[in-house]
Amino acid sequence: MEHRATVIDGTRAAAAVKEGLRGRVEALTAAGRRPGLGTILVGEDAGSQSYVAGKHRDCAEIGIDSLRVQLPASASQRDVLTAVHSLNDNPRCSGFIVQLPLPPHIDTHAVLGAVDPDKDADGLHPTNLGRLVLGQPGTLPCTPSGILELLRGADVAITGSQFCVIGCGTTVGRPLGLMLTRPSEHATVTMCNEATIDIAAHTRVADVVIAAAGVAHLVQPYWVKPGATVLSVGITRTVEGILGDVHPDVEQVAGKWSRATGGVGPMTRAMLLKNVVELTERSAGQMTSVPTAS
Ligand SMILES: Nc1nc2c(c(=O)[nH]1)N[C@@H](CN(C=O)c1ccc(C(=O)N[C@@H](CCC(=O)O)C(=O)O)cc1)CN2
Repeated sequence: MEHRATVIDGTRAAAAVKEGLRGRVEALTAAGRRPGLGTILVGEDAGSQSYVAGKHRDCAEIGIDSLRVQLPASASQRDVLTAVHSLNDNPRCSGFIVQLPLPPHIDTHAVLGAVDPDKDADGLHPTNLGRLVLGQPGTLPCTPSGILELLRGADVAITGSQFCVIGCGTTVGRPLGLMLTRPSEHATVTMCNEATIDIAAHTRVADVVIAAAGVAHLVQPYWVKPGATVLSVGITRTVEGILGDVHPDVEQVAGKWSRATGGVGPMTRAMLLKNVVELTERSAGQMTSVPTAS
């Protein structure tokens, strides 16, 4: 009989995360500290519009307030920075994200660096990435957090396992490598990039393969050790639909896998909500710990 890997269901895992956050949102709201997510979207990219819409739908589902800033693709650097400063200063906004990618004429580093690190719901501010490098508490990037939650929920061993991460981008691969090698995870990680001579030589010995390169069907069945776990993260939009970085036939070799849709994507969104709730709880804690004047 044909082997089929167990599917790691991100939609179901995300629903459980959201359900777990509902009570925390209610408690914060009852205390007059309703969490609020802000988003800044620049331009009309269909994918980005749909991701941002999904983020606000998720917020409505569990009672988080929404603040949406939409700017045209022609917006200047100054326009985008003004939007960032307005959310930094808005008390209704507990945390916000700048949807990526930004148009090429915008300096992404300058924009992300202008976000108040205490409102950085994406964990992409240099202070939060620096905290991750140093092992200090801070907000973590959503997709790597979602990947770790998915693996834990699917009982995939992390400590001591050999990981192969393909792609070293700022939102997924690079922070994921840092998170997997923290003392709390202690995984062994090989990071592959477009200059890696023979990526398959690295994936074939990995217990867990995470494909986040944005190259359609890059990971072929013969690249995978039988029984390994494979997560398809990167996507390519084509006229035929969405293609993941992992070829669907990998299902016949892997032990567990997550598909291009319904896997890591929904968990990315769930982790964003978790970050917003945590930022709100942190700022509420700071408010109650401020000494009162006597
Ligand atoms: N500021 C950020 N920008 C981007 C991030 C990010 O984490 N922060 N990651 C990606 C896009 N992304 C979140 O913004 C994201 C991608 C995919 C999904 C998702 O739920 N996908 C669905 C499929 C829907 C589709 O693609 O049509 C799924 O996997 O089932 C959510 C969020 C880049 N930008």
